[in-house]
Amino acid sequence: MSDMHTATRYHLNAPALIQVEHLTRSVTTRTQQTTLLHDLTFDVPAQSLFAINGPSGSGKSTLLNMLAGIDQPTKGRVIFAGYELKAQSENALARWRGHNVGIIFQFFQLIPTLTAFENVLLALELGGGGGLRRKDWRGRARVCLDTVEMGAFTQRLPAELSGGQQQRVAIARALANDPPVLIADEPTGNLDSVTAHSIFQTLTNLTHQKKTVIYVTHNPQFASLASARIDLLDGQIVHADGTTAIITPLKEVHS
Ligand SMILES: Nc1ncnc2c1ncn2[C@@H]1O[C@H](COP(=O)(O)OP(=O)(O)OP(=O)(O)O)[C@@H](O)[C@H]1O
Repeated sequence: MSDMHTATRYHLNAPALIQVEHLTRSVTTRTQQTTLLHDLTFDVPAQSLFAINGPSGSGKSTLLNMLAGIDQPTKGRVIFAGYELKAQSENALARWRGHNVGIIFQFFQLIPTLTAFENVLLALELGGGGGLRRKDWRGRARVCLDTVEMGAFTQRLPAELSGGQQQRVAIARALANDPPVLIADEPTGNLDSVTAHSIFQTLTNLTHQKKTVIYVTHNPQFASLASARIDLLDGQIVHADGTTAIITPLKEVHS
């Protein structure tokens, strides 16, 4: 569809970790087919702090689910470090996700009856330990909590932590199996602005430790903290910065 648009393509030199090519996502409801994402083409540079920005309903979460292999495009493809996601079975995708993607949620989603340490350890149990032997998992959990400055709170339950501290534990959990990519849907949506900035500082630090962090936000201030970004409107890319993307001019956006 974007071939019909006056498309602009930005070329920058950063290597792409993820390439999204002509991705369209449609859903069929009882009465009609609705297109949620229209022919998106863009790259996520390796080791970027990458924002998917846009107003409510613009398709951010739908896109994030495609990048995580949770949902499949109707057309087009996602190539993740050379691996095409849609060509895989559900089981293969789940295994792939366990090794390649750590997920961070807006409402933290820690297990309330487990300590910070146990929450991270559980991720290692479920994810197979990120290539480590079982005897090394406890050490790994400590390293992850230290990385997010939660080394002093390992024995606290989530209810004994502030929102920002809970999100740090959730980031440590996402790091447990050492995935190259972290994916976060409104990671600071439940936090005050000062705490949110400190969480973004932690996410930025992770990009200096070879992680690529992709996050969704509807907040332009938080989007501006990214090293690369796309802005969505009605399921189309209307702006990009720090990356390669096909842009739909605002006057051509479908609504
Ligand atoms: N399964 C579905 N069936 C029909 N419409 C859907 C479905 N899932 C999402 N949508 C619609 O697709 C659009 C994009 O939804 P999405 O959740 O991706 O937006 P978003 O930008 O993440 O919004 P928010 O910031 O409010 O979370 C919305 O209009 C939503 O109502």
